[in-house]
Amino acid sequence: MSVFPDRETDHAPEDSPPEYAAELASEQAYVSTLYAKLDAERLAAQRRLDETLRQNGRTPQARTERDVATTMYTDRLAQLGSVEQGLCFGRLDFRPGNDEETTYVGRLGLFAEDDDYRPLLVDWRAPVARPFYLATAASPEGVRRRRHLRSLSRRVTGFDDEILDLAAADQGQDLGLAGEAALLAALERRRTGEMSDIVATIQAEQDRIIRAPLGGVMVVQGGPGTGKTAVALHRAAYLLYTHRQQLTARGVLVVGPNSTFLRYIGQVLPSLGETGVLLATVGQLWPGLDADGTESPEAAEVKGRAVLAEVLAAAVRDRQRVPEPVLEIEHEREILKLDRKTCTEARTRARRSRRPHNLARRLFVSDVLDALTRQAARKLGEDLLDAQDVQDIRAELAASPAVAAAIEGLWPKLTPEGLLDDLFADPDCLERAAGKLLPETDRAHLASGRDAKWTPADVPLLDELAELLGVDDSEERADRKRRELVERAYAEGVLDILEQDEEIQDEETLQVSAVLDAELFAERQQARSELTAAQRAAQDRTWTFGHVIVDEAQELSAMDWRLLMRRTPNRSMTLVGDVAQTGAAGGAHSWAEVLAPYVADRWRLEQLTVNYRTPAEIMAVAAGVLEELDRELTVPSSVRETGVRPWGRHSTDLDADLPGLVRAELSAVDGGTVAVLVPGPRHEHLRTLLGEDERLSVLSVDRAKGLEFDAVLLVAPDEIVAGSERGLNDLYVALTRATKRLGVVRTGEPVPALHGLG
Ligand SMILES: Nc1ncnc2c1ncn2[C@@H]1O[C@H](COP(=O)(O)OP(=O)(O)OP(=O)(O)O)[C@@H](O)[C@H]1O
Repeated sequence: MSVFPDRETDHAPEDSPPEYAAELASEQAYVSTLYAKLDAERLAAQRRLDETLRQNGRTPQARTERDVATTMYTDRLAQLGSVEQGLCFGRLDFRPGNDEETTYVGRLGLFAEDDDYRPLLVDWRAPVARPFYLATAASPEGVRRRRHLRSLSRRVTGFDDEILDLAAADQGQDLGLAGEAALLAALERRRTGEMSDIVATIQAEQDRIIRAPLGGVMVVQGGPGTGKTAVALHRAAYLLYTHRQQLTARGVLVVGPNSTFLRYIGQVLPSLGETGVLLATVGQLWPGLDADGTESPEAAEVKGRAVLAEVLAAAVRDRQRVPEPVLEIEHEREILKLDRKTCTEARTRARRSRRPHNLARRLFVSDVLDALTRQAARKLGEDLLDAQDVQDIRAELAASPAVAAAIEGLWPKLTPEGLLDDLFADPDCLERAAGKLLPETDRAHLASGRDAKWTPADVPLLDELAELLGVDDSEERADRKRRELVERAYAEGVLDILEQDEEIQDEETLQVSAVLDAELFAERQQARSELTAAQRAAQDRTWTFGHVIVDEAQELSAMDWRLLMRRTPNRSMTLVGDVAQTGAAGGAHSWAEVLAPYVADRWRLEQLTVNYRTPAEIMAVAAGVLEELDRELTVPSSVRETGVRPWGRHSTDLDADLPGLVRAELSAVDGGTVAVLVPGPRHEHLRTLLGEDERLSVLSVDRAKGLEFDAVLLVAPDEIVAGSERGLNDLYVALTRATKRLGVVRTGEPVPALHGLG
């Protein structure tokens, strides 16, 4: 409810009540002091940064301190820079008798240091800002008036008030919106192709999710346009603010469905002053790889099945072999024999260790060498040899290329990439691993149509194999320790201790490190401390995050979930999605099904019910499709009506008609964005026909997931429906991408669910 007329002008118009102009001037004066304070903070941070950079850091410890301070001040400057637009967007006036009086809410906290740190501006994430989002006339939380400030650069251009009293509560609002005028103004804005933050107009149902406790698994189910992505990103910012220490160390991971989507949401967190979050697709979670190869949906679906974990385990076991029946090895002009029984025993012992393949290998190798040593000793005459002789023989055998080759044939060192390549490229290998687990047609999908690049569906398989194989880095670690020890000992002037013993054992390393000079240690840590947790996480496959947020979570396959759960052993997760929009053949039908293997029923469900994107006229069309999909599901209620009816037409010559239709839509949205959403097989051709620029995108539906445009032109809906098992879901997604206008261009048979539109 607005007590003053809505104003978009820079100055209070002539006919505005004089008290409005006076209030506006008073708000401007206050906001100007906030900007002055912001400028002062920036100057101070810049000065501190300059000073820090001037220090030359004579000792390693001083250098480390300098680098930490540099990072801190650089981050602070970035944060202060990011809040320039819309620094202060709200004001709360409390009823008499409340502890709080007037509170200004904005993008970060500012305090008057010389006045006992009195808050001048409260960060939107602070508990005291909560009533700004939650208070309603029926439940005012002590708030008398909520004011939304509108601004352009540093100028306050207008404001809207809500008086939270019972008279207003009686009027009631169906959707329970807070700050309706500000919200509608935000929603009417033209889309730019990049998502913006919603910090000034977060709604109560969204706020409850954003501020939910950190621990446990929370699923946020909501229809299209209900703000799931916005909520997920604001939650990341809120959690980092509230649990800064805990989360800065482990980092927060935000997973999105594809790189187009990540580009679309990429600016939201920096605009909230947060840069320490890793945004990635599942395909980017294998360090050093951006798996963007393509493959058939059938192949991707088979790769995503949970049974693939068993196939991969079988593929690893298949490489742990025994001779049939005997393997002969020539050593020093003697023939040594490895028989099936010896090797089977060695293999059983190694497998029973339950270590990953490359680590269990050491046990296998050791047993085989023991057996060969016994044989060689027998041939030389056991009675003539002492313990040292036997040890020498074992060392010779261990160094023999023929023995190494024999062992490599029985229990090879394996890499995830090598093994997965073999599995897909060699039908026999695949048959041995998957013969009992996958029917032949599915095996054929795995083996077929793969270009040279890894695909997103390969990454969870590589990750699974990395777990099964492990990395035997014992030699590297021993080497590293040896180097460290030499360095440390040198620094301590105790090099002579080491010269007595070439075989440096772990225990000794520890003893020497106990007397280690802290500075030397700090120097070693220096390279690591300069990276944020997110940057370190991106380079480390085994990194575990403090919190993981998954957007469009309904698209993930069972194998994707296995990977993500390994990255979140504490199960602190926010999963947002909509099972009605699932397009991937291996995606989710129900959240319970997805989560049961990991947390049983220990997860909580939150729902979002209001659609902020798509106007009611377009949602009425989408509702027809949803009804056909699942009668139990209901479309979220739209916040807006536009008065613009969606249109449909039949084209018999698409190439001739489409460019004109696109031009008309571009001009109708007057500087806004238009998407032409097309069936996958037509994408290449239509993209070339229409061209693309900042305002026009030509996309298949899977690439449009999560995005929005002012106008959407949907081409050949019948082909989209027929295109996959989840074709109706794809149609539902396509229809709900528009913020203003929808047109449907039919080329074939009408789709009944569109009720005459296409
Ligand atoms: N409280 C809000 N204030 C202003 N804009 C909002 C608010 N909530 C959502 N929006 C806007 O509504 C649009 C849809 O939001 P978002 O993309 O997060 O929805 P979604 O639920 O993820 O949709 P989908 O499932 O279709 O991908 C965005 O433009 C977002 O900025």
